[in-house]
Order: sequence, then C-alpha cells, then structure tokens
Amino acid sequence: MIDVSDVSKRFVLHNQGGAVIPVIEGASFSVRPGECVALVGSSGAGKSTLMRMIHGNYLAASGSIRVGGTDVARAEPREILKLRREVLGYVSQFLRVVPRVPTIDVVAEPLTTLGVDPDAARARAAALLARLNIPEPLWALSPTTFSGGEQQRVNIARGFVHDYPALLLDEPTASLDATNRAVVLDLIRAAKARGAAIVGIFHDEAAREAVCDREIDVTGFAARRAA
Ligand SMILES: Nc1ncnc2c1ncn2[C@@H]1O[C@H](COP(=O)(O)OP(=O)(O)OP(=O)(O)O)[C@@H](O)[C@H]1O
Repeated sequence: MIDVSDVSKRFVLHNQGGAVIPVIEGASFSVRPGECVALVGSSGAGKSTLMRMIHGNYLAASGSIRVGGTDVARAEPREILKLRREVLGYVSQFLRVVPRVPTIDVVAEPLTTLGVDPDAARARAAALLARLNIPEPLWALSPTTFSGGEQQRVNIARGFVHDYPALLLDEPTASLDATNRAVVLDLIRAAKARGAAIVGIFHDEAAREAVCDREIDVTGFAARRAA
C-alpha cells in the first residue's frame, strides 16, 4: 500500500549561503495493508522528514513514494490533494483549523468533502468525539481554545472519521491520559483490522509495542552530513 523506494532528501538553505543539509539517502521500505510500522531513530535522523515526504509536503530529491496508485514524489499538487482526501489520512501533533468552525464540523469535514450526507457525517463525528471523551457541550465550539490534549483528540477524530486505506500518525498518544490513550490504541487496532496501512512516529514506547508490527530505524537511511 505504501512503497518507499530509494528516496533521498537534502535541504538547501538559500538564506544561509546555500548550505546543503543531506538528511536521507536510499530510504526503501514497504507497508502492507493491515500493517503498522513505526519510524524510529535518534532525534534529527529524519523521521518527520520521511513522514512529510510520504504526505507530499516535502518533495523527495530522488526515488519514488507510492501510496496506492499514486507516486507522491512525482504527482501534481491536485493529485496529492485527491490522495489526501480519499486514501491517505494524517494525524499531526498540532491542530490547524479555520477559526470559528465548530468542532463537530471540523471532524465531519473529511466525510462531507467526499460527498457523504452532512447528517450522516456529523453522526459519525459525534460518535468519535464521544468515544474520545470530548464533552458534548464543546462540540458546537471551535477547538482553537481547547486544551492540548483535547485538540489532539479532535485531530485524532478527524484522522479516523474516514476509513483511509493509508494513515500517517505523528505521535498520536503524546499528550493523552491513560484512558484516552487506550481509546486511540483501539482505534489504531481497528484501522489495522479493516486493512489500513499505517506509518507512525511513537515516542511512547509502550504504545509502539502495543500496535506496531515492525520498526524501521531511519538512522540507517541517514545521509553522510556534508557542509
Ligand atoms: N525544513 C527544513 N529545512 C532545513 N532543514 C530541515 C528541515 N526540516 C528538517 N530539517 C533537518 O533535517 C534533519 C532531520 O529532521 P527531522 O525533523 O526529520 O528529524 P526527526 O528524526 O523527526 O527528529 P525528532 O525525533 O527530534 O523530531 C535535521 O537535521 C533537521 O535540522
């Protein structure tokens, strides 16, 4: 489902004399449907960079990144947007939303964008918000003023509202209490059971052991640093 093949990435810092920072070289791995793979490796090894390349935020310098039928490394921006709508979900650590949109609509939006009836989309959003213990009086409010853990749970609800065939999870349990952490781990297990291919960064080792089938040490793809 997700095939990363011989991918490299370097950053060119144009505002710092064109300094080149090679980060990743020759990264290759695959994630099958129903599998959850953790990216591990020391800080700065390139875990987030690799996730951003799979999501199409950072362009790979070379290689291919196939998600379903799309090569993210070569796709046009509109193909990447279509991929993100239909195939590739992403739970980031930080919630970015349009101000004043109620939480229930923030969570339902991925479904309404796909043409799901708004009432059905809101019902599914409500079920997830309830499961993630977001109090019902908050659903009509914008999540911009929510606590860190509440915002993270809204992000998680949004990431799981559509049954994406592929999912990227950036620290999905980072600021959660034990109860909500367990809910998130159950959502991940359910996504695997329905065949989702998942790539995640989990500094929470116990969470990683609970849901991940394999670890990929990104340090193995580290490019030799040159000035
Ligand atoms: N936009 C950018 N411009 C320049 N350099 C960048 C950029 N993004 C990442 N880097 C560099 O790439 C390297 C890898 O960073 P990355 O954030 O992918 O590491 P990580 O493994 O996710 O680290 P951590 O576990 O600390 O979050 C770092 O040396 C970082 O400075």
